Amino acid sequence: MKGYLHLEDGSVYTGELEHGSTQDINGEIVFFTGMTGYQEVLTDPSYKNQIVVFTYPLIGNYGINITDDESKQPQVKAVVIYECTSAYSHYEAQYSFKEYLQKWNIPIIHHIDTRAVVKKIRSHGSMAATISPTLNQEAKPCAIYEDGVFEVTSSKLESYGEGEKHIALIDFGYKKSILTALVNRGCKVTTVPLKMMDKVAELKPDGVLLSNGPGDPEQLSSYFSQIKEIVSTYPTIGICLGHQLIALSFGAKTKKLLFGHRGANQPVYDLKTDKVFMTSQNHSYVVIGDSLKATDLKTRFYHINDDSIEGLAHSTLPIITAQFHPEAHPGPSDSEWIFDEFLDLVAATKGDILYV
Ligand SMILES: NC(=O)CC[C@H](N)C(=O)O
Repeated sequence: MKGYLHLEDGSVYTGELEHGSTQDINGEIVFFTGMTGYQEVLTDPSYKNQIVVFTYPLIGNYGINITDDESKQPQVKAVVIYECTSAYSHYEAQYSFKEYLQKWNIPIIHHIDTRAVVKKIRSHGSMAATISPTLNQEAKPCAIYEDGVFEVTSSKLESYGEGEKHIALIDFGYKKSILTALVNRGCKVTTVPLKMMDKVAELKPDGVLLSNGPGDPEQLSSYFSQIKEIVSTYPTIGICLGHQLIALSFGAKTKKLLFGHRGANQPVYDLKTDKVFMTSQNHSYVVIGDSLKATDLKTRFYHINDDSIEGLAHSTLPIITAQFHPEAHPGPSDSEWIFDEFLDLVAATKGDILYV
């Protein structure tokens, strides 16, 4: 049936809606530029409450398999695409794109002029949107920018892997690939729900990883002092939201980019090695460079396209952070070595008395 994409600025785009319900769907609209990787995007908890526009014009051609999920279910609020194919072909595929999202009751609006929508988002910024089965002149798009982490964090401690190094993975909505990257490097990993961060000391970890997650990092301001204490006590790596939370907990500030970075070929410069590498990214917020002056955090990585901060290092503590996704999935694994660098920090400090 016909469907309509209403944006917060009043513009309306017409397409075909695949959704059983007649209810309006609201969310923040953002766009992802990778040519592949739709399954990982759908299931990445950082996309909670967001409506994702895929810029690649043909989506679904390799179907959906049972191994590439980044969490237990799709997390996006809805998807906006040009052509949605059910004619998939891949030896591992189990469902079509459409079957999978229908199973979870997630709307797809297709045959939308995605190029026009993305141009609009690039000039006006990520904004609220409504997907509606009616050309509803009264549509008032709204979006949730907070609370997402509380919806996706786990509810109990869980343990994975059997290695000698024990890493506490603080779960703000972690991607499975982050856990896998640690387990594959011989770590025992305990995932710690947001509300159980006070259990970290009891676990006696050798290192801590602060995960990715949805929404505005400021939503977690009541946890900043607890986060600062944890990351000042153990060798730490922060990824995406985790990176932002480390910066905020040391007193730096974040801001929202006009339309964010979501894709698989985002170039990042490493000031330490003087090298550029391609990264997978999915974020709206960035750390404000000037706000780092009052902290002991220093810029380690920045984005080649817009000079925004892409990662930090602490001048005295073993803390490294990445705004990009070294675990990839989707996208290049060129920056996976950051996990090795983190584990070197862990090895170098293993058994030492804490820093605080
Ligand atoms: N992938 C993430 O962790 C995203 C971080 C944060 N929600 C942002 O959009 O900037």
